[in-house]
Amino acid sequence: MSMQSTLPEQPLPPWRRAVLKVGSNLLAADGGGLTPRFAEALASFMASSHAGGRQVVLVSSGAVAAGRALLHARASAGRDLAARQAMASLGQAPMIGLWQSLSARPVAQVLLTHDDLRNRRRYLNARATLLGLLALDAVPVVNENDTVAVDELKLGDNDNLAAIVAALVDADLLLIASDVDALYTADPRRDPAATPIAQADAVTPALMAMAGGSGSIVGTGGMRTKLEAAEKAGAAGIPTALFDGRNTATVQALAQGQLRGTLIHAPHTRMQARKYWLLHAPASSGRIRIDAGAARALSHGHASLLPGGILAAEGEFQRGDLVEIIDASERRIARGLSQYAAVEVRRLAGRHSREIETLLGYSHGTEVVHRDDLANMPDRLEPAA
Ligand SMILES: Nc1ncnc2c1ncn2[C@@H]1O[C@H](COP(=O)(O)OP(=O)(O)O)[C@@H](O)[C@H]1O
Ligand SMILES: N[C@@H](CCC(=O)OP(=O)(O)O)C(=O)O
Repeated sequence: MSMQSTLPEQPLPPWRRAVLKVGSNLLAADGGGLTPRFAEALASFMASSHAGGRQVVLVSSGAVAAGRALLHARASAGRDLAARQAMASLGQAPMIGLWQSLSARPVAQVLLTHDDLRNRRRYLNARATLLGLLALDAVPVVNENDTVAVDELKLGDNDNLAAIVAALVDADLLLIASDVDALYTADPRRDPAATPIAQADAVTPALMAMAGGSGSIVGTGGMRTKLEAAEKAGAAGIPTALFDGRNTATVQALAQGQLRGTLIHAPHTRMQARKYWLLHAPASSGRIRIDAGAARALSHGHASLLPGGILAAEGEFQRGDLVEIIDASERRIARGLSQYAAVEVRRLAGRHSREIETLLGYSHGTEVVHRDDLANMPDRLEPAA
């Protein structure tokens, strides 16, 4: 769709790591199989971002569209789940192939389901893999693992998946490229009087009411899922930018830090959102008891919890679980995500970080709870000395 709107250019929020979501409509833009037509400018944007020291995780749709084209299936065929899964399976490799053909750096396929991301251990492993790929200068390309997703486990669409991935990799921006240049006051395909919205402070019910579904056979959620994604990203402190990935000038402007599209601000900072989550999310039944020195270090707000300050691990918890951190007199000091399971913490208690590998035979890092994964109980926070 080519809309002529009167959107002003506005500065993108500063970012170092972004998730870029590219919808089926851009990759299967000619109504059939995949085409590089619009992917080229987006791949150039990723390359120039990388050259400028920034990292981009790509969340790409297009597998179903590619699979459908391979089967020469009619546009209306394969609406049911099993057929969609088969088409996605056929189309994953061509979709990855398209991105590889446009990228000088190696492209890595990452298929994820909702179930993977609900499970803390798999969530952490997915995070470690994605961050590892970025550190290797590879281009991670995430898509939903349609083959194993079943209705109740499905994220349902890659817009929501992109928001979850943005939180997973601690991105500071979610970029959604679609075939429409902004969020409009109504679906512009249906309502010619609809006008574009340049900015929103948050995703409100009024905003949600403006969003319609997808206008195409290959797209999934339309604007509704894009706003759901913006809401999820916002709750994690990440702003969302929606723009027209078909417009080369718009994509080139992004590389200059300028957005022609809709910017949806995040109502909290990234750190506020993270600390809030750590303080309020349901914790496991596990507790880590620490000595007075560690309690003092944590209360200053900048320290990680190292094995040396640990007295004991109580209850059972797994690597990645949220645990309570208490002192010798049962005072709740903090909450955090443990990098080690309770059985491992018991073996590490009181020992030096450099002994981890010898004691366990492997290491998940020198911290039992990293400071970014730790939130002090509000009444325990003391100003730094
Ligand atoms: N309020 C709205 N503003 C803009 N687009 C809307 C709105 N409501 C529905 N849409 C539709 O959402 C479509 C984009 O979503 P979708 O088809 O799922 O694309 P993608 O494949 O990029 O995810 C647009 O082409 C448009 O028809
Ligand atoms: N996993 C599917 C993605 C479905 C989807 O979310 O599509 P879209 O709304 O175009 O982003 C595929 O690769 O075709």
